[in-house]
Amino acid sequence: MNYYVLTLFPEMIQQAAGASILGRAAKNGFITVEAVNIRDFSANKHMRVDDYPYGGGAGMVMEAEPVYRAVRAVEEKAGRTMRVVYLTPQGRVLNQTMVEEFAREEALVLLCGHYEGIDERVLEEVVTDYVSIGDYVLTGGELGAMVMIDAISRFVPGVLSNEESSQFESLQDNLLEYPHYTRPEIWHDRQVPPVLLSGDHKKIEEWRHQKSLERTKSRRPDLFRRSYRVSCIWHGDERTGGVAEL
Ligand SMILES: Nc1nonc1C(=O)NC1CCNCC1
Repeated sequence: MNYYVLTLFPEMIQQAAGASILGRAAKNGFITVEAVNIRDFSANKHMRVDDYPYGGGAGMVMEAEPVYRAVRAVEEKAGRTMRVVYLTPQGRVLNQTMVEEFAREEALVLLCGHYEGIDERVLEEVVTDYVSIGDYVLTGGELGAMVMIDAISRFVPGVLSNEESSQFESLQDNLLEYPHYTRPEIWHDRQVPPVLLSGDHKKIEEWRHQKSLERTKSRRPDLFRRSYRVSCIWHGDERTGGVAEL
């Protein structure tokens, strides 16, 4: 998977993408992350890429031309057009289903805005997907881009080790992950649940599934209802819903 991140702060992307699992994946060639500085495509000698908004109001707006030139330059370098994802609160809120869909692409352009936003006219011309990482306002789209790169890269073969990829896929079947424990058996007078010490893998699996259900119902009732609804629809009968009654 090749990522082209259009940003005013390439160092943010380079540092985050060069560390930890993503850094290892890039070093091993499983992913590439190229931070492209939109300022390099500025149309003026002062390298300015923003201007005052028509209609007045606070803040500045990123100009259309530098963004347009940056997208076209990336497409020319890649030798192909790609989906262009604009990170913005006005986008669809990212979820695991969307992550898995994006993971099927070979390459993605991630456009990071700053200030009040980007001139609408270039968005209309180049953006294919509007994505938000949550209903809050950030100072820039870079962290959104890194969230996408991180979540998508988990699906790229070779990025996760066997241990890492064997992780319970949180949000699998719309359920949250079960609680985890490791040594010591007793910590602050808190005992590891005995079933986990039993060696009975069937009971351990049942206990973990039940904990996932309980945790989802208490912490994310919205997901729980979705999971229950899907199960009922699948069974076609409210009484035989596939999710255990708690
Ligand atoms: N939430 C968000 N998900 O993706 N991007 C988000 C965001 O808040 N972007 C900022 C919006 C204000 N201008 C600077 C960028």
